[in-house]
Amino acid sequence: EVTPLDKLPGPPRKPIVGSTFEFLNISPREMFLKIREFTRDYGDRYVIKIFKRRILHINSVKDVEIVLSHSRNIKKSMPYTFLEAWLGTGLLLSSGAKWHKRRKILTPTFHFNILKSFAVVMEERTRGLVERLRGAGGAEVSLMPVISDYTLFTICETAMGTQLDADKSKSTLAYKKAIMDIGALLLARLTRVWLHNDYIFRKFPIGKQFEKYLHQVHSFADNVIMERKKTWRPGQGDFKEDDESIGKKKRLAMLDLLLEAENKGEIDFEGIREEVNTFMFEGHDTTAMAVVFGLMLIADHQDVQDRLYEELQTILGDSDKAPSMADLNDMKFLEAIIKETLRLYPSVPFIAREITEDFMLDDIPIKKGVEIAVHIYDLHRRADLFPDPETFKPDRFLNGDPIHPYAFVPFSAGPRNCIGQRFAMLEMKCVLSGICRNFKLSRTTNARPALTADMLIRTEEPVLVKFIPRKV
Ligand code: HEM
Repeated sequence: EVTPLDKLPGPPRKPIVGSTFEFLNISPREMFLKIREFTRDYGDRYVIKIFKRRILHINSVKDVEIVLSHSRNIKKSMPYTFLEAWLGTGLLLSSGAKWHKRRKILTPTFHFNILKSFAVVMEERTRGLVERLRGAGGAEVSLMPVISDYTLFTICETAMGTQLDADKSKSTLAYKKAIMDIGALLLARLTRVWLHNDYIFRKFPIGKQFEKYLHQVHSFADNVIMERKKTWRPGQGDFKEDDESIGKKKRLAMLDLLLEAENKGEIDFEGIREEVNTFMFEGHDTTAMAVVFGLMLIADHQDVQDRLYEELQTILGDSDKAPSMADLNDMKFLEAIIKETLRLYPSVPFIAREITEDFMLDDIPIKKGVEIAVHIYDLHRRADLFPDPETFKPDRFLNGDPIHPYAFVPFSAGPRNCIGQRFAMLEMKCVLSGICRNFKLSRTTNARPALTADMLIRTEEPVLVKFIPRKV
């Protein structure tokens, strides 16, 4: 049966196999480039058929709004299921009633006062990072390993109350390594169609390796949860607006709030474990990529760097004081830099849904079972939304909002938007302000790096930046 979707353009579709062979054995970089070509050649909507799967790809603001704002089509599509062995059906992967319930329990975790206590952790870690960069003595630093340490330590301390960097025990180091390696294995699997089947995957060495890392990650998280539970007392995860001790004497972790929810019968141990693992995953790599691209762009644009330094001087002076929440809120130019970074390099370049309820995409009926890929990367680089789209211009975000509420969606939008976006903005502001008030950044090459993507956007080559201390 020919459906309206079959009339849409797309790479040649053969009987039965569809376009499957276009994608066999191609590298992630080739895949990334192919999608950009398709967008250029086929426009706002195109369909890729992989055997029976019909995947509609969209990048126009009108379509993106309809899909992301739909209140019931919130199910994630096939590639996400590879994450399930690690994350369970925590907030990122769940759907239906379970998702609604969890979202309700977890939303208060990002209340202003809780973020305030997390900011203390972020500030402390930023100081450590600044010292580490100072240690490089002005030589080039490869950003990703250093920055992902920072974001991993921060999420570990805020989500679980555990200090990864202070603790050099074997299990801690193994945990850090396992988290990093799982990401690489997931990508390897995503690009090898024959490993998509769970049974086959487990038979291959890569599958066995994956199991081993999973075991390490899960048992580490389980231990932390058990330990915290031993000393936990009811009320520990309660919050009061005027509690001055928060963040000082009282170190709060997301885990305390989850244990509070368990005490009220809202979530069980398995649920806590799913959410801890989900936040460890979603909460570090995404932010690390954004900080890496942010530092790269700041180093490449001297004029922007000068204006940022001036803003930081105006707000913080020559002092060494930690910025308050109000100070961070005043950093409007830094905020514009971060947004413009996320426009050009959205950490999550695309998201995908499986349609569970028929709906109209404007003029086209979309049936249950169709998958839709929303290309945030291509949306953000449309000239009709962002004139001169390839150019880094933070000023776009200083003069009011983008022309359409769905034109800029690095954190997605609608019911399944990023629950951690305020956490992420806070962390990015802490770390970028901390670095830029202490160092002058420069690069030897200012070419834009070749991009690629797994679940997140990446660079082919390491991003190298020099950090010259502003004062000794
Ligand atoms: C720059 C940093 C970040 C970016 C660009 C980002 C982006 C996104 C996007 C695009 C989604 C939607 C995914 C989808 O529909 O499949 C999402 C969901 C999510 N994010 Fe983030 N994120 C960031 C940081 C964080 C942080 C720091 C946390 C946790 C502390 C976090 C936790 C989550 C969770 C739990 C979800 C699933 C929410 C739900 O489905 O209800 N993210 N994020």
